[in-house]
Amino acid sequence: MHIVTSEEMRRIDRYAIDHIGMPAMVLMENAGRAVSEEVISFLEGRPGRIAILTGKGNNGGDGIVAGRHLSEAGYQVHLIYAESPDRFQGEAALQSQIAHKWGLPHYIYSEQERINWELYDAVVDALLGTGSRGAPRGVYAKLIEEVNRSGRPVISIDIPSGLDADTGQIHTPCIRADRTVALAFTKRGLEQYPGVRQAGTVIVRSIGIPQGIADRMNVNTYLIQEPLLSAKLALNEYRHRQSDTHKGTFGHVLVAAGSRAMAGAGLLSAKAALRSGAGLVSWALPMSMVEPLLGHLPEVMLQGVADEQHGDWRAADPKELIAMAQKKNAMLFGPGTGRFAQDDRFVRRIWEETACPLVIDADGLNMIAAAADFDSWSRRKSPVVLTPHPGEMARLCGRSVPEVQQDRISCARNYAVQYHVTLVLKGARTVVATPDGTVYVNPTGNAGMATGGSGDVLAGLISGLLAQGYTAAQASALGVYLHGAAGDRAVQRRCHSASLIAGDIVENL
Ligand SMILES: NC(=O)C1=CN([C@@H]2O[C@H](COP(=O)(O)OP(=O)(O)OC[C@H]3O[C@@H](n4cnc5c(N)ncnc54)[C@H](O)[C@@H]3O)[C@@H](O)[C@H]2O)[C@H](O)CC1
Ligand SMILES: [K+]
Repeated sequence: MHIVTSEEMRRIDRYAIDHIGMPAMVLMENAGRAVSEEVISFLEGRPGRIAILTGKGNNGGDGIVAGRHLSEAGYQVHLIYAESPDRFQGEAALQSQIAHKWGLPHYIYSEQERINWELYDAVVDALLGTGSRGAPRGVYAKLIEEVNRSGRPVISIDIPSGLDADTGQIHTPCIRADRTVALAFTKRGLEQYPGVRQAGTVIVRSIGIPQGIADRMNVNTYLIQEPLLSAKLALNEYRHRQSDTHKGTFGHVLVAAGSRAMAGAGLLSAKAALRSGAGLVSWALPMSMVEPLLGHLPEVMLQGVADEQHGDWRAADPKELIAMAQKKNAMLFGPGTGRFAQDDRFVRRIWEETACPLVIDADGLNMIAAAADFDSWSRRKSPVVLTPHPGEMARLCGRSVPEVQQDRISCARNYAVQYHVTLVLKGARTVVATPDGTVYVNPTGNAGMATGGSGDVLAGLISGLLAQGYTAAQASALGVYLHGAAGDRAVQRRCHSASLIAGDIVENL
């Protein structure tokens, strides 16, 4: 499913009206009717009284139409205008005239007369939609504050009023909705935090605009869902293995990870690589660690690198890893390796002198961030996947964590395009950005996954998928989706997200 910005939605809307010939009033009628159906389903068919908070733009127009349909369905509806309908624009003005002749009760909000919110079983937020700019002003702000204090259930039309539709940042004030009915397409702001929380359950309803227009308008941001994985990412084949196969068919992964202080990072990523379906996994780690780890993960092959008995990577020669990477189908570098002197040169040699697809995570990312000459590293022929959390991303792009989080989609996309990598920006609603600027947002996963080792599992999983021949985009999008789904399944089994540990994610892959 496509995810749009307000500007993309405006262009799609214009195209539907000007080129396809869908009258704007028809789109608004469809929108309002869809909203009324969602309100009825929210109230589970119980009769009730409904306040529709109506702004002067098209979002308000949608609200008026919803009010008409709800009234027709037997609900008691009050239109509460944020400002006089004389000031309403375009279709919203027409809708208010129709509603008045139709006999829909309405009044204009005034700060002097307090609304008795107790009267209402639900409130429809039709104040501001994708045409909203900046923080809600004047009466709009007052109404939003009042509704949020009222404790009444709220259904927002298109976006919660006060939400930045493009980034998911929230202005003060911003409606806290129980449900949001997104029209035609979901919006970026509904799919990124804190907007996700503010929107409640998001339901996307068609309003008669063909989905294909989004491609025509070059919308290249998607929500990862099963149909997208099978169609757009062509992963139909994933679940089918021919019966006459052998382990050589599914690739050989080299996991370079772990050290004395962080052996678990290597264990988790190697195990996840195995669980991804890769045929063979070799795990490179400091030589003195090999002996104690023998038997801990019998399915992987252990390969020691020089460590002068330190149990870390400072004495390792990149040549050792480069030799091991030959004939491998993918390589993961970084989880639990720690940092060491001149490690930026170490990772540069891995980057430039290995031929297989490469995943870099954790310490490996900090090594890149520390490399003053990163811009001059030669471009790899096979793909690179970087898997930073927001802190690592901030170091990679030389910004602060709040700056990264402010607009995660743009941040990930810009970096992926500039450095020609596939970038997986982790955190709730992980963002996958590819070198051509396509972005995939992942809806699976839960707060329990904010636990040590969770990222090591993801990195191992993506490297294992790459080894099986998936492209970087496929492996990353499928990897984050499965990782989150495994975490969700683990929480169901454990009954509470707080108890989730990274090992549970691997076990549920
Ligand atoms: N998806 C579609 O194809 C359709 C969507 N519809 C709905 O239309 C809105 C967008 O409508 P638009 O008229 O462009 O903007 P708004 O309704 O969001 O209102 C903007 C209105 O409010 C004023 N304003 C802007 N910012 C602020 C602010 N911060 N505080 C106070 N007032 C503000 C501004 O002057 C504008 O006049 C979309 O979300 C859908 O709900 C169509 O109905 C059907 C087709
Ligand atoms: K709204």
